[in-house]
Amino acid sequence: MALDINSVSKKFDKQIVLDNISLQIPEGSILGLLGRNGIGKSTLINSMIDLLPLDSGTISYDGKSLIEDELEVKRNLGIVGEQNQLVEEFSGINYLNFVGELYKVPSSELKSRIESLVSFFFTDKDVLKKRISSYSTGMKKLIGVCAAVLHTPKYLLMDEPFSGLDAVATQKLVQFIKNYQNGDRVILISSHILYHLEKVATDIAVLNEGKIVYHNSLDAFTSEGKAELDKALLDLLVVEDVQMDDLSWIQ
Ligand SMILES: Nc1ncnc2c1ncn2[C@@H]1O[C@H](COP(=O)(O)OP(=O)(O)OP(=O)(O)O)[C@@H](O)[C@H]1O
Repeated sequence: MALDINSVSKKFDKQIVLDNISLQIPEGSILGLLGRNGIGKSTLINSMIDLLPLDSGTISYDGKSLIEDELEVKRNLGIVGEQNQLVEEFSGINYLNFVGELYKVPSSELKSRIESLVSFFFTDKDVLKKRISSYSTGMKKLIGVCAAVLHTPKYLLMDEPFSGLDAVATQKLVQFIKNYQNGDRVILISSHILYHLEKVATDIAVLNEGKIVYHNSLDAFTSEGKAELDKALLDLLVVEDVQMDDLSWIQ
């Protein structure tokens, strides 16, 4: 299996966040990772990129682990973090060049890749000459997306990629993700914005109380498109009707 998460556990002090989780993701998938706030989606993604050490279990990419075959795996890995980890002192253009050089994208190729990404995602290209620290939240997110794909990684992991994006940028990102998936790649997206996720995901995994409680196709999850993704999720998580009695004071 292309991406193999095998018996992974992680706790913070006594709080068990990932409890012996296994998840196999084949090439061609765009997996939507769902779950309530604070349930462990970012913890799982951060463990997948070795930002957080696991307590037990293994994560492998084409049979290779990020710990034992670091460079080889990193060459095939692109990450859009929930908190953009950008070097904000750089201008957007300089940052993208820096990342591309880090990944050893040939310089002629790098120039045209940056130009085409920037033209696609940004209306005002001149803004890319300014320091990233002056960018809006959405612009930082878009720079993060551009940086993550410059080396055309096989594995693209995106933690809340739609957050902070306006309607136009969101539509572009949806279009971009669909086109990025060429059948040989694995894309994992954690998102609460189900309306957009529904447009790209081929499969859905739901994390709850430390476990993967659902993993199947998007169609199966929404009963072949008969239900909305958020309705299907609420049904699965059995969310009780919210009682507002204690909040009568807000009136
Ligand atoms: N470095 C850390 N130290 C201690 N606890 C942590 C750490 N990182 C995450 N946690 C805890 O682990 C739990 C899962 O957090 P995580 O950020 O993975 O959730 P999430 O599903 O991504 O949430 P959200 O959808 O709100 O972004 C939370 O209770 C959080 O407080």
